[in-house]
Amino acid sequence: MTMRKPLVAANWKMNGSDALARELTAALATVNLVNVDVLVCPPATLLHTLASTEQCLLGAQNLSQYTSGAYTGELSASLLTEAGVRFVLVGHSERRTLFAESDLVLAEKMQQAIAHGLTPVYCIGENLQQRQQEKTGQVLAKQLAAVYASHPEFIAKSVIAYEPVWAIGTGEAATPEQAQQAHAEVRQQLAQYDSKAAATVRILYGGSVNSKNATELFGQPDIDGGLVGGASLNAEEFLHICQSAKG
Ligand SMILES: O=C[C@H](O)COP(=O)(O)O
Repeated sequence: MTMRKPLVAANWKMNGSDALARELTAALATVNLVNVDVLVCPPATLLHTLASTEQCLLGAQNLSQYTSGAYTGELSASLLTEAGVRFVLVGHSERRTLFAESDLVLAEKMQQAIAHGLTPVYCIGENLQQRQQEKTGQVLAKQLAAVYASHPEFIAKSVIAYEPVWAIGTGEAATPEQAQQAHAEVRQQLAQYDSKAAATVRILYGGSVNSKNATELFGQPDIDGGLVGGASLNAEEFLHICQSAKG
């Protein structure tokens, strides 16, 4: 039996404030979350507010594929590390679609993250059309292969987030059965590259997670926590979701 410590991650996207960062750390300090890792990924300008807190781990929402240099507006892995960041989202569907990040660029970002000791949270997931055409397995396999086929050693250093695009921000989460099926598929795909790492890597579910559906989702055998968007912007709500993952 493989023990995987649950991880609940907040992705604030381009939302939040200094006040929310303070409110959240104060709320987290009121509970004892020893059996769950809590990660907060605020906008880059708020990283410093959360950098010194012991209440949560700190993550960035994006990083550059380049090491350093004339890349106006970009943040490198080493700049993030120096700011206290330990995790970084890579390949969120909003980055893939709205900012045209290709599999190739994402593979470079994964390399940058790992080379600088950041834990990437590699986000994958199918859109509605792909699900309706029963291509979910194929899509996940392709997104995983883009990174792990050439670097199986990255699996043990990653967290994976399965986020069906149709469930993001829609209020319509995947059912626990749908999510479990996809997570099992992801683990099976990863086992092709490294079976030991596939058994221990944490796979988070993301897409309309809230305090009402979290317990059942996180109770599935291959779901090791969540990547929470909208519901993480309310400190109380996010706290409840973290508590749902205590196991
Ligand atoms: O990264 C978080 C996801 O995109 C989920 O967002 P959501 O919880 O608002 O659906």
